[in-house]
Parts: sequence; structure tokens; C-alpha cells
Amino acid sequence: MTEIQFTKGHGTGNDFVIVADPDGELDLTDDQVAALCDRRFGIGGDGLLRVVRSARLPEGAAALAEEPGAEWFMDYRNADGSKAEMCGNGTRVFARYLLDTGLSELPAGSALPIGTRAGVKDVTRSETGFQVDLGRWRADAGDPLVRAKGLGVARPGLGIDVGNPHVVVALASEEELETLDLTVQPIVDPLPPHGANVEFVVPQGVKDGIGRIRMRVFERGVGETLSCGTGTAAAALAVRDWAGAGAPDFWRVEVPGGTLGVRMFPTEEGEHVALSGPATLVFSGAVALA
Ligand SMILES: N[C@@H](CCC[C@H](N)C(=O)O)C(=O)O
Repeated sequence: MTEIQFTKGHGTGNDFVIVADPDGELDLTDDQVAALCDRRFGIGGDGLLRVVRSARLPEGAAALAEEPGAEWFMDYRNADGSKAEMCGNGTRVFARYLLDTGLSELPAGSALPIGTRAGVKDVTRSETGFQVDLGRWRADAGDPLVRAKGLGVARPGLGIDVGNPHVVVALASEEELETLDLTVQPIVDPLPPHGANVEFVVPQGVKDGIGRIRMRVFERGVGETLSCGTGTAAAALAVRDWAGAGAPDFWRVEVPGGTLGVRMFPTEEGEHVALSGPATLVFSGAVALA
């Protein structure tokens, strides 16, 4: 049986098994990922981050073509073993791992480019830990309806892509958010071609120029998690859209695992959205691969 080294990390309670595989020698099956992420029989995690040199992975070629400095690729897998394009909390935890293990450096004022299936993402330091520029976002057509246990009637959702697909649903009150039962997967109709992460939000108004939101999420390939970084970005974009002209470009999103910052800013290629928050490594060990 092969034994591998791992580190456990999290960003606002969205937790990951981190496996260093610099030379791309570890081809983990979906079942192996699911076993490592199992909370009873494995290490436990919402997902797995494989740390691999972009040059050693076929998917890394596009990252290197976009940004030759993107030495490291975040091979992200959901807890069920499925691949996802992006993970916002994951990129911050990935950056923390690269820096703490000495695989990369991030001098003050510079950016660390990380390869992902949704393109290269620049990570910089921020007051609360790290900021990741998620790049351009886009509204998805389809106007899905969302049914969730505990909600009664179906609610309209707004499809937003921030590298991975999301559907955001506004709830009427904190009570609705609390009584929502996310042990059962919400039904999205029509479901976007590659599925969706579903965010339930309660806007909390604007204070000191910063929009506030409370959010819970059901992640594609995982279930309810304590936080979803790309989900908070989608939530802020949706609430800003619903609020109309004059809504802020700075948002604070409260999730069960903590608070994340979201900011929208113009660039030459169009508006970008960035996510900021903490990233923590918790422990390391060795585990046998099933
Ligand atoms: N937790 C993540 C998103 C992880 C991927 C997601 N489950 C998907 O399938 O798109 C985040 O912090 O963004």
C-alpha cells in the first residue's frame, strides 16, 4: 500500500486535504479522493488540493501559456472526487501552503500566480490573510427556479459564473436562512450543463459603504459547507445586481465559518471580482492510499 504525506488546511472552515505532488506522479482516482476526504474513515475535507508543477500536468500548459510565472497548479477536487474549475478558499490555502513550505515566495507588493482550470489567479497579501483576483465574471442565462427543503415554494435564482457555476437565491429573512435544511440537495431547474453550487443569501444592508450579506451554501460535489469563497463572490455580485444603481463594490459576506471580503473593480478587459480572507494550515501527517 502506498503511503502519502498530507497537510490539512482551511479557509473560514472550508477545509481541504493538501497533497504535494510536485512532479505530477500521483494520479488520484475519484474513489481515492473521496476516501481521503471522508470525515469518518479518512482525513476529512470538503475537497482536496493537489500541489503540482504546471509543467508536469497537461492542464498546466494553458496556465503557463497565460502566465509563464504560474509555476504551481491547484488541481482541485471536490469531496466526491469530481474536478472543479476553481475554488476561492482553496487558492488562499494553496498560497499559504506554498509559502509555509518554501515552495514559493511572495515579497510585499507582488502577486503569486496560481494555475487553475479556470485560468491563472493572482494571489496577494491582504489584511485578513490573502486576496485572490477571481478575474472576470459573467451572468448565466436560464433563470432557474430553486427548491430546497424547508423553503416551501420554489424561489427564483440568479446564475453567476466566477470560473465555476453558481446559482444565488435571495431569502426573505434570517429565520428562513436558519430553518433551511441543506442536508438535502436543493433542486435547480433548469440545472446549468455542469451543475451548480447554490447560495442562499439574506442581504443585510450597507454600512460604512460596505454591503453586508449572510449566506449558506450547498456545494456541487460536496454538500453544505461552512464557507465557499467563489460562492461569496457570486452572492455579492447577485445582491449588487438586485440592489441596482448606487450599490457598493465592497462587500462583507458572513458564512457559518467566518467572514469573507469581496470587491469588484474595473480592468482593461472588463470588471474583475476579488475575494479576501484567512487561510490556515492545521496539521500534517501520513496516510495510506486505499
Ligand atoms: N469551496 C470552493 C468551491 C469548490 C468547488 C465547488 N464545489 C464546485 O464544484 O464548483 C470555494 O471556496 O470557492
